[in-house]
Amino acid sequence: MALYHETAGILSEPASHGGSLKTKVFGRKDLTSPPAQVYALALETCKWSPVLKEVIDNSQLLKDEKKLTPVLALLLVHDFLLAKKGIALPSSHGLRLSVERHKARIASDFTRSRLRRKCSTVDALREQVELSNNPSPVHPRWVRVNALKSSLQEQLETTFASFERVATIQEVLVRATDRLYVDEHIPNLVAVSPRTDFSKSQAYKSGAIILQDKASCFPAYLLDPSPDDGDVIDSCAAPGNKTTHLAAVIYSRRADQAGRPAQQVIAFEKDQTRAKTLEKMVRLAGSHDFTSLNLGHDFLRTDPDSELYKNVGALLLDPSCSGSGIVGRDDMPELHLPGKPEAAGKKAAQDSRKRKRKDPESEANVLVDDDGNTTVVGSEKDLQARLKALSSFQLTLLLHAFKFPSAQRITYSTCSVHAEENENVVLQALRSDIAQERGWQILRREDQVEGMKSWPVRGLAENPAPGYDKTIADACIRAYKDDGRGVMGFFVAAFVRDGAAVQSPTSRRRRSHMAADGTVNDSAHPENKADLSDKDSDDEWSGFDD
Ligand SMILES: C[S@@+](CC[C@H](N)C(=O)[O-])C[C@H]1O[C@@H](n2cnc3c(N)ncnc32)[C@H](O)[C@@H]1O
Repeated sequence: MALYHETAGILSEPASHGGSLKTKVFGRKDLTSPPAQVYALALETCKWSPVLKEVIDNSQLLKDEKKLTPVLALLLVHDFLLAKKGIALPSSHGLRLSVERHKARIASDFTRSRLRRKCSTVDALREQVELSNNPSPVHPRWVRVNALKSSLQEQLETTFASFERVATIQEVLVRATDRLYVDEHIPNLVAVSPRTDFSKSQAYKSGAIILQDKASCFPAYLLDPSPDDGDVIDSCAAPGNKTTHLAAVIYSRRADQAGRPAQQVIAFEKDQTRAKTLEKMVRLAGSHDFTSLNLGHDFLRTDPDSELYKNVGALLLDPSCSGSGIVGRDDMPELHLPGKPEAAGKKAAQDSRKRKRKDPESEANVLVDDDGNTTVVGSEKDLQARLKALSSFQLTLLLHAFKFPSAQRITYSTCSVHAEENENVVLQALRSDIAQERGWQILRREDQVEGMKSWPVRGLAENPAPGYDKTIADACIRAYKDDGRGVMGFFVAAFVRDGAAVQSPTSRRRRSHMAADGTVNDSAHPENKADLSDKDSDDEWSGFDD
């Protein structure tokens, strides 16, 4: 019932407050309507608002219905004209009647608006509205070909058979569909137009392709686990993009190309709900028979010296962070308001002022981290406090990883742009007692896997913290969301022990063998709480996008 009033409240807030629409909706603690429904209604209404404004103005709805505010009118007319089930209110509800009383006029003005835009059908108009809301996208849709189920060549010949191959990301972005760029840094990765819809694609539904931002592919690729590196831990795994990427890398490099890999991926996910998504994703990606899932398990509670982890040679750490690099966080779509007769306009302004007085949180910025948790950040001080708490957790996680006795390689990544969560965590980790004791060092740029070595965007050039130098800055890898490279904001660095990375792959393998007691345990992980082989394989796949 409150859906329309609550959505109108959010859309009436000043654009400068509370960040993106997503932040505004999901950051509210006082919504009685499902936030996802509020978000969808608000977003769609914004997109359609140039058309709806015209319809409302031409039909003179606001003149006849004095109780309607311009925003409420947009929301109601949106649902009346475009929602499958119409206005989500009982047929006798006053708000619904205020629109439906004028249905003939509204419908004919909608037809006129459509024809004025030269669209013969509502679907054609829908397409035009989508296009006009995203006139020049800067982020392509990145598609990782899942080596467990397919190959780049196979996908080029099937899913992308009709796509024209182009040499730059920009060429992908200028046309609506059917252009494809094969990435130069990450193997098995392609970029297509963000408007490409894969929801009906067989390759997507079967897990042969996975939608994953390029930068999100950096950690598994940089970790570069070889067949003899032993088991690999993913400490913070859900929804599973990096877990399944790790599995694909391991699978492609397995010693016995006829069988499954001898090494395991051991994944931890603390959050029970997110763990279910991880489980689905691992199954769909086809890596369940060599991925041990510790669903609902806190990685920090593992005992690194346990027998269970004696073969762990590499760890991927992708902990919760502020999510400040995530694409789309800043976006607040434009709302075109219909004209309002003078008196009612004053009332709407008064209503809006009342709402704000009642809700002090609407004056603050809301930070939504990459797990979807929200924190009200009213000032720079609040932000610093949040970053301090996050970075303290991130450092704890990294130091815990340093303790695994056979570990030789670790990657640490965030989708944050803040140095506090990135270079500063790396520096503190390098200076820690455990790093000195166990010989952990940064993996220098020159020792990184080819595509990461050649990636041009590196750590911050300057950092006031003592010990930060050019080698460390160059070893750190960054990505920015608006620099034309078409990626999200991201950070990753890798650690190695005792110069392991500067040795040849063969000697690296020998070291790992020694560290892992010369054995590779390929049996099911004893801590595995999910017997995946017994699960129904027909789980519905809803897809994951970074
Ligand atoms: C940034 S997300 C991971 C994204 C994931 N690596 C991917 O690429 O799909 C961080 C995840 O770590 C989980 N997490 C946070 N602390 C954890 C801990 N101590 N142990 C295990 N999981 C943890 C969170 O619940 C969240 O799902």
